Amino acid sequence: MSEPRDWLEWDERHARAWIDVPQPVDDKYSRGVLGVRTGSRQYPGAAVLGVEAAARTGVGMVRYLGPRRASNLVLQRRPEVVTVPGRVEAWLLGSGMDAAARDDGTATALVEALAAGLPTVCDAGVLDLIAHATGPTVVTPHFRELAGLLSRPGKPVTAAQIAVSPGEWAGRAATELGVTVLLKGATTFVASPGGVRLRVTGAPAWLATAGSGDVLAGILGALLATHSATIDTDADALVALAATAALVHALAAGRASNGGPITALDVAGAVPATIAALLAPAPGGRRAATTV
Ligand SMILES: NC(=O)C1=CN([C@@H]2O[C@H](COP(=O)(O)OP(=O)(O)OC[C@H]3O[C@@H](n4cnc5c(N)ncnc54)[C@H](O)[C@@H]3O)[C@@H](O)[C@H]2O)[C@@H](O)CC1
Ligand SMILES: Nc1ncnc2c1ncn2[C@@H]1O[C@H](COP(=O)(O)OP(=O)(O)O)[C@@H](O)[C@H]1O
Repeated sequence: MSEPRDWLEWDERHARAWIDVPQPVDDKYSRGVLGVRTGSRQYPGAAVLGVEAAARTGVGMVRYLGPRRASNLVLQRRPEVVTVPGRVEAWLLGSGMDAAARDDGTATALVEALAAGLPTVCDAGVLDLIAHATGPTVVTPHFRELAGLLSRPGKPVTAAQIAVSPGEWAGRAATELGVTVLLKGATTFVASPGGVRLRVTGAPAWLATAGSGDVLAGILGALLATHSATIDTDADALVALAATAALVHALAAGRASNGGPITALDVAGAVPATIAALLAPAPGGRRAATTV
């Protein structure tokens, strides 16, 4: 795999500025509401994982709108979650959905969310609909999904090609698709259409386990919901938040693993302590550094 040299390594010093710390004047609505349309009959667990990760990342409210079984499982795990429609500041869409198995009602609801003009995370089963997105959008494909996104009739792109130079392909995708691209892998590459190039390394390979991408999407959703006003005014906020989500995910995986195997839910569970460590002032007034 070729490693581009012009990618900025995103670390704790960069990321800590992108965690919103609640203030005494805040209430749940001022902190931000994340709307979530994820999960399906086939993959209800992905809804639980994304919601759990968003809640653990810190957000005013999670509003989950999905199929009944997934909704019941989400509520069983997180009774804090609201399952009625209403105002949201950002959307998390697509984890645990299969575009080929999507019903018309779900497709309509996804397109409506994409067209709302809000900061949006597009994962897995909504990637085929990103042409409908009107707000600041981050797509979170792995290699096979990016290959699908970039393939055109007569011009296929393969995951094997992307694996050779993932950074280059992430950058190309951001330019071609006009959205911020977070390309998952052992190194995560984050590229904006404006040319910002960030990468996150150091995640333990134990993170290669089912559902860990759903957790990443939840972390990112919470960061977008708590920064919707900043995203409106700062053109580079979206790419910085995406890299921050990848770093929090990698650090939480390292913390949960401590050298051993992890489950996706373990990673979500380690997020609060990871964020606390990111924010903690070190003796002498400097912030403590955390390591993966
Ligand atoms: N607990 C859950 O509900 C989980 C749901 N997930 C969801 O599952 C959906 C599909 O995600 P994927 O990342 O698997 O999609 P991929 O596009 O990588 O794979 C699609 C399908 O191709 C097959 N496949 C691909 N590579 C394979 C390999 N090397 N060996 C064997 N079979 C292979 C599998 O049948 C898979 O279901 C997404 O919506 C995702 O969010 C996953 O995140 C896993 C956990
Ligand atoms: N070898 C690896 N080392 C470190 N992290 C990895 C490795 N392989 C995958 N990951 C990370 O694990 C996550 C997997 O996400 P994804 O492929 O969407 O899985 P899922 O669909 O099962 O949730 C991504 O965040 C990716 O960056």
